Amino acid sequence: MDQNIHVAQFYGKSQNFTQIPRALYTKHGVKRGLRNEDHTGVLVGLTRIADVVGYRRDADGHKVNCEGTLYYRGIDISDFIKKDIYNGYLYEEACFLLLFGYLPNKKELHEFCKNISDSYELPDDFLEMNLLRMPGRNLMNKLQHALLTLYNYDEDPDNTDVYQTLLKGLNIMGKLPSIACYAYMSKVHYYDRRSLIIHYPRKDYSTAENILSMLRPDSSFSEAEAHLLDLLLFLHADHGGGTNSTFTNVVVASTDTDIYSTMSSSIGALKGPRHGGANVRASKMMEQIIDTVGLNASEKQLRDTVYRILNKNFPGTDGLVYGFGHAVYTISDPRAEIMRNYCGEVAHKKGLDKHFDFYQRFESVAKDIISAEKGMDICSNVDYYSGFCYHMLDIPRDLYTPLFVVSRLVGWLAHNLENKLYDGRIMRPATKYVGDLLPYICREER
Ligand SMILES: CC(=O)SCCNC(=O)CCNC(=O)[C@H](O)C(C)(C)COP(=O)(O)OP(=O)(O)OC[C@H]1O[C@@H](n2cnc3c(N)ncnc32)[C@H](O)[C@@H]1OP(=O)(O)O
Ligand SMILES: O=C([O-])CC(=O)C(=O)O
Repeated sequence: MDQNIHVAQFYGKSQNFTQIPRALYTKHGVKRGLRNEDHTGVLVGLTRIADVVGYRRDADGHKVNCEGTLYYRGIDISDFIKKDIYNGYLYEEACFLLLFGYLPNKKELHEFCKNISDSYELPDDFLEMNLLRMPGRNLMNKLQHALLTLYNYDEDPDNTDVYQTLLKGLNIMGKLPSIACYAYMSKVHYYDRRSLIIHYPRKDYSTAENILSMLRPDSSFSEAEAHLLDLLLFLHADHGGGTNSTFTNVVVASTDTDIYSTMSSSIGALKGPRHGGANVRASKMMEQIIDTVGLNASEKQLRDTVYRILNKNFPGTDGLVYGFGHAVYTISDPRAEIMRNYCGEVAHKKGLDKHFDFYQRFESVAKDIISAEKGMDICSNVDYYSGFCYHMLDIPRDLYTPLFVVSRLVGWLAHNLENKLYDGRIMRPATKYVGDLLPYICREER
C-alpha cells in the first residue's frame, strides 16, 4: 500500500478547512504577488542602484507601456555597449559601479579587479572536500551548499557590519566562478563518468576569461568568446530591488543573519523556473520545438506550437512559454534586445545562422500570440537568448543558471548593503487571518 495514502486522505479532507476564496484577497485589498491591479509592483523600498523601466505614467497616472530600459546607477546599460571601445572587464566595471555608485577610473578599476582576483583561490582542501568528494546533481543546490560551507572557512562569519559584509561579498564573488565550474566538473565526472578536468583560475584573467578557461579542456578561447561572456555577465549583474532573488536577499539579510545564509537564500530563489531557472527551461523548450518542427518550420507550424504550449499540449511544457513575460518590461526587455543584436555575428561564425533565424522567428510569433491571448504586452526576456548565447560558447546547460548567480551576486550584495545602510528595519509585512475562531475539542470527543 502507498505509504502516503493517509496523507492523501488528510490532504483531501483539509480543503474543507483551509480554502481561501480568491474574492477575499480583493475584499481585504491584498496585493497577490505584491502586485497592483495594473500588474505593477507594490512599492517596497527605495534604491539608487538600478532602475528597471518598462512603462511610464501619463498625466492621469495611468500606466503607459514603453520600450524597456535598464539603468545601472543612472547609466543606460546600452551606453556601455560600444563595440569599438571594448577593453574587457566590462562585468567588473559594472560591479564597481553597482557597489560604489560611480564609474571607476583606470587605476581604481585595476585595484578593484586585483582585489577580486586575489580571492580567486579557494581555501585549502575546499575543492577536494566539498566539491570532488561531494558531487551534486543540481549545481544550484551545490552552489548553496558550497556557500554555506564557506561560512566555516571564515574566522568571523557572523559579522554583519556593512563594511565587513562588503569584504565578505567580494571574497565570495572572486570564488564563485571556480566553485561553479568545479561543481560542474565534479558532477559530470561522477554521474556521467567523464574525465575530470580541473584548471586553476588565472589572476591575470577576468571573470569571463577564467570561466571559459576553466571549462575548456585545453583552456583556450577566443577574444570574441570572452567578449560575449563578459557581456552576458554584465547584462545579468543587477535588476533593481524588486526582483525576487534580490528581494529575498534583502528580506533575509534584514534579520541580521550571516551573508552566507543570505546569498544561499537568493540562489534558492533564482533557481526557480519562473525566475533565473527560466534560462534552462527556455533552452530545453527551444530544443524540443526545433526537434519537433525543424529549423525550416513554417509560420503556421510556429503558431500551432505556441498554442500547443499555452494549452499544455506540447511535450515538456506546462502552459508557460519560457523566456517570455516580465513583471516590469512590457514592449521589450533591453537585455534581450542587446543579446539579439550580438547573437547574429557570433552565430554566423559558429555556423548557427539557421538556429538564430529560428529563434527570431519564434520570438516574433510567440510575442504576438501570448500578448493577444493574455490581453497585454508580453515580450521576450533576458532568459530567451541567454541559453542560445551560452550554447554558442559551448557552455553546458547545467551552468546556465549558476552563471546567472555568478553575475547577479554583485546585485544582491549591493542591495543588501544599501538596505543595511539606509533602511535597516527587519522586513515584517502582515497577513490577515480569515479563518474561524474555534474551541479546542478533546481527542475523546472528536
Ligand atoms: C530573470 C527573470 O526572472 S526573467 C523572467 C523569467 N521567467 C520566464 O521566462 C517564465 C515565463 N514567464 C512567466 O512566468 C511570467 O511572465 C513572469 C513570472 C516572468 C512574470 O509574471 P507576472 O508578471 O506575474 O505575469 P502576469 O500575471 O502579468 O501575466 C499575466 C498573464 O499572462 C500569463 N503569462 C505571462 N507570461 C507568460 C508566458 N511566458 N507564457 C504564457 N503565459 C504567460 C500569466 O500566466 C497570466 O495569465 P493568466 O491571467 O491567465 O493567469
Ligand atoms: O526583474 C525581474 O523580475 C526578473 C529579472 O528580469 C531579473 O531578475 O533579471
